[in-house]
Amino acid sequence: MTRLPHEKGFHISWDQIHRDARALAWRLDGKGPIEGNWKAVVGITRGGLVPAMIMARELDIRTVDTISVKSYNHQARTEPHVIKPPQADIMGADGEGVLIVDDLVDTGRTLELVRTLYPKAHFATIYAKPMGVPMVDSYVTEVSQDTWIFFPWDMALQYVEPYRGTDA
Ligand SMILES: O=P(O)(O)OC[C@H]1O[C@H](OP(=O)(O)OP(=O)(O)O)[C@H](O)[C@@H]1O
Ligand code: HPA
Ligand SMILES: [Mg+2]
Repeated sequence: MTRLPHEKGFHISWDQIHRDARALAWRLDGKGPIEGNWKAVVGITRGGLVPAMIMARELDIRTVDTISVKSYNHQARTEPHVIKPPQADIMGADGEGVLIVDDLVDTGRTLELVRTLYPKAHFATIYAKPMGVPMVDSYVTEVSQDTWIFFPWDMALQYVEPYRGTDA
């Protein structure tokens, strides 16, 4: 599957993703299936690791694991497959009580695969595009499908020309 052309850019600062991940954690506090508690946070590598860490810190969850999903072969999107599963005893039979976190859901293909493995886990992302919304249980901000989200780890501070230019 190829990506749709992206007309808009949505640039996220470190401060913004920190605030959004905190907001998501606070919303999920006390909502776990075991007396309101969550038993573990699992981040989907690599983008899910930043929000997973922030949410685990806010919710005081020390059991943190990762799942690695490969969706691309160089530039081409291929059938996603798991290249590193989380620890089996953390996930149990169906993921119940586990918060699985990613930075965003776009087409939903990544979460679709992880959901088939852990159908009772709670799936949370910071950002969501419309195609992926059916795959996610909780998210903070929806952006349109033709928007590309730029995360702070993919950007750098850079000089920009003044609005009126400098060569007048
Ligand atoms: O809903 P989808 O269309 O499956 O896309 C969403 C996934 O794509 C991005 O990860 P990517 O595969 O680019 O890898 P990365 O997290 O290692 O950067 C993003 O972090 C999600 O995991
Ligand atoms: O909008 C996006 N931004 C960054 N990575 C992504 N991976 C899928 N969609 C996106
Ligand atoms: Mg990712």
